[in-house]
Amino acid sequence: MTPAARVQAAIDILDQVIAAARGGGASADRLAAEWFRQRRFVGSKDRRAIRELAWAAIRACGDIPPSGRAAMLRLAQADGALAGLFDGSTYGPAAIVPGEPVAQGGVLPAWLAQAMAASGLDEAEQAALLDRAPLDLRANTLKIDREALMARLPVAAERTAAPHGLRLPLGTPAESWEAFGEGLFEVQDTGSQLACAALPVQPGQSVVDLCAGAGGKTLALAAAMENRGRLLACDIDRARLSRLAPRAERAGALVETRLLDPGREAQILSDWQGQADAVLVDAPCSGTGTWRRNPEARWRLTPKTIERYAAMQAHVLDVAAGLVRPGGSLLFITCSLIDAEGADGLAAFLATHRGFRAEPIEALLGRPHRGGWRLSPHHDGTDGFFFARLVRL
Ligand SMILES: C[S@@+](CC[C@H](N)C(=O)[O-])C[C@H]1O[C@@H](n2cnc3c(N)ncnc32)[C@H](O)[C@@H]1O
Repeated sequence: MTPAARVQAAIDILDQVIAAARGGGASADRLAAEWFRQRRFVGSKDRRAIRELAWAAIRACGDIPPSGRAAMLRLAQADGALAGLFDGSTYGPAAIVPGEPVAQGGVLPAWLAQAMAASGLDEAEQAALLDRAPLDLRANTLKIDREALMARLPVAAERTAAPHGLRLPLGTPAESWEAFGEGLFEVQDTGSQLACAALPVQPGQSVVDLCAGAGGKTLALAAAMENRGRLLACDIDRARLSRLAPRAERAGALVETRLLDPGREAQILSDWQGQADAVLVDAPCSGTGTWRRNPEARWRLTPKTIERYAAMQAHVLDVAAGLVRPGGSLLFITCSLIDAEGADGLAAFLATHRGFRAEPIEALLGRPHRGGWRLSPHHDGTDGFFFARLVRL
């Protein structure tokens, strides 16, 4: 492909991303994957270049741009070489017309910037939410330790602050390696590893991962429990939960799964009421802490969405509270940095659940935040998380 044709391809993908952001359609990642699937003639170098251009334009526009072309023109304003590719060549973008619409730049929509500032995140923190994320691994200690894993990998990896964590350059095809097929590691952000490690689990205990999804954190719990005891992974989403079993098999992790009905979780978990030594609540949230991976997500959020997630968080925390035995622990995690989806929910929980108290946390990265702990891309180089550990008295 010519460089100009790559620019037009990125504009086409951006148009789809913008339409999906307006209409609640698929994520940018999915749309791009589908776009490439339909054009198998596009080689891997072109794909990488097109994706880079499209994602750079997504990062450059704080609010939803009027069109893909307007978003790309925003980038071109600061990049003469890119502007030069608007040359009207075959498959390339039409020449720039003086006065044509250019998308507004910026980091976040104004209301989100305000919500972030009110949650204690300054401009540098907000900008870093759109950085490019590295690729982090967690050595699967059911099979191998970190040092032995480093020796098995085909490229050099750096140790991270997480006890079993390694970091690789962005774009490393780690999931195509033999060591991945053998279950020697999981791809998992360092922040996610550290948040999960804040739940004190021991081999032999009874542990519930209430919002397990496809089991990213469940597998870390299984490793911490050395596969001894009972580990139950639940979710209301059948498709996500069904992805856990093959992952657990690859990792050699022993996990039971249980599909929940929204609103009937406590009945379906009646045999676990007051029985769990530890419960993990990796609550559904807006994911503001993971924008490094899907920066267009900030165009989709509304204040109503945040309210809806906060209500879901209160609900899952309530369900989780019923499962914890006296003296047992509950870890509340969200991958959002907006207080309405973290610290406020924690305060509301403590006000209505007098039988629980928040315990101090000392993670290897991050800082205390309003009774819990915060990790952020700017401060810690991880995805953004809020987590709090509660103990049932
Ligand atoms: C942040 S995701 C979990 C990610 C997962 N723990 C991981 O590490 O990969 C939140 C999950 O909560 C689930 N969820 C939402 N409402 C729920 C409920 N009432 N009970 C249990 N799970 C729920 C969603 O389906 C979603 O999979």
